[in-house]
Amino acid sequence: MLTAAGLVKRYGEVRALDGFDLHVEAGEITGLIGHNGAGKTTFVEVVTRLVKPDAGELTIYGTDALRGPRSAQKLVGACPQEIALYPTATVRDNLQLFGALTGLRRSVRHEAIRQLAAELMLENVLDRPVALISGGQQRRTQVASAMIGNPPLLLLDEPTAGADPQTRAALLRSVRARAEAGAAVIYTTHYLPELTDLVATLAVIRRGRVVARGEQSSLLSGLPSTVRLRFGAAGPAQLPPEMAGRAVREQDEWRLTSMDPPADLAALVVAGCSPTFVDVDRPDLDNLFETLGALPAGAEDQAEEKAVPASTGPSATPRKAALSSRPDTSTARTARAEAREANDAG
Ligand SMILES: Nc1ncnc2c1ncn2[C@@H]1O[C@H](COP(=O)(O)OP(=O)(O)OP(=O)(O)O)[C@@H](O)[C@H]1O
Repeated sequence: MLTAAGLVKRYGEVRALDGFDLHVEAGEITGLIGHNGAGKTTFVEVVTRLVKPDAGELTIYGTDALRGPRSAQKLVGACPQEIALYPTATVRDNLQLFGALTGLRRSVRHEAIRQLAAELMLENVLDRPVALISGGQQRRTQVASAMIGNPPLLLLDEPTAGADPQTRAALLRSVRARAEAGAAVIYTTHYLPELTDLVATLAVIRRGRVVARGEQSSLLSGLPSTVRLRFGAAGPAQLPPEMAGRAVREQDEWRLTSMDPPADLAALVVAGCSPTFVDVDRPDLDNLFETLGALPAGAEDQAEEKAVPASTGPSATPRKAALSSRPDTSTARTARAEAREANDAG
């Protein structure tokens, strides 16, 4: 179980986190969604203690995760956006190491690796060096390194990026199984149908803060449907006045924005405008993202040119990161890790 309250992280004028609040229960999968640069990875980095926030509180299963003992990190299994494994060591040796770091005894590790390899389709590559397996296999190894030891909090930052459908299905099955076993899961993705498959609750992030939170059905119920209507040859020149501001005519079809399609259809019939064709497009997660999470077109370009405070403008686009729930164990180093160190030093 995780509770973040009022987290703030500034990089110069950019507020990567700007009053970030989130509560995730044990057994819950929460999908973090938001535009590039919204602050998702920064939040994951704060939880894994790779980044120190400027303000705010974070508790993980009741432990102060910002100021408490580093051993609290054993509660967290994290899969970074970029591969952070020992490239010359085998898949098995990497998993042995991550297992040991979580405190798993040697005898238990062997069985845990066997199970994870079967679950994540890694059996055939267990004894190959990470550098010599495919990108998809590396990503599954990274996910396995987060899951080994069954940590009660899993942070998965775009774990299915670049995965083929079979790999994606295996990863999602594994994530669901961890949540069913009681883990709290925080899952970031830009591929929204995954969150439907996972029956995840959603946290929509915009400019460093959570702007919408809840079950998919309740968030979607706040969005309108689009009703496509066609009428016979003698169709109406206008729809009834109460729909005028919500309807657009496109050739022989009307598109009506509606919070209550049955009520609008009934009103049309009462007004003597019976449609000959009706099709209702219900809102989906893409619509939710466009409505709540996305920045206006062009905003990201502006952000790259000039970072402005989050309250008045967009944040800059991100650099991708290497991060790990177990700092100092990875040989993988990226621009973001170096930038972070430079920042800390400065
Ligand atoms: N080390 C850093 N130094 C300076 N700015 C940073 C650093 N890390 C992140 N930022 C900035 O903080 C903001 C949030 O970035 P973050 O990577 O958390 O976004 P994100 O939501 O994970 O994006 P994406 O979906 O592209 O992965 C961005 O404006 C980014 O440029």
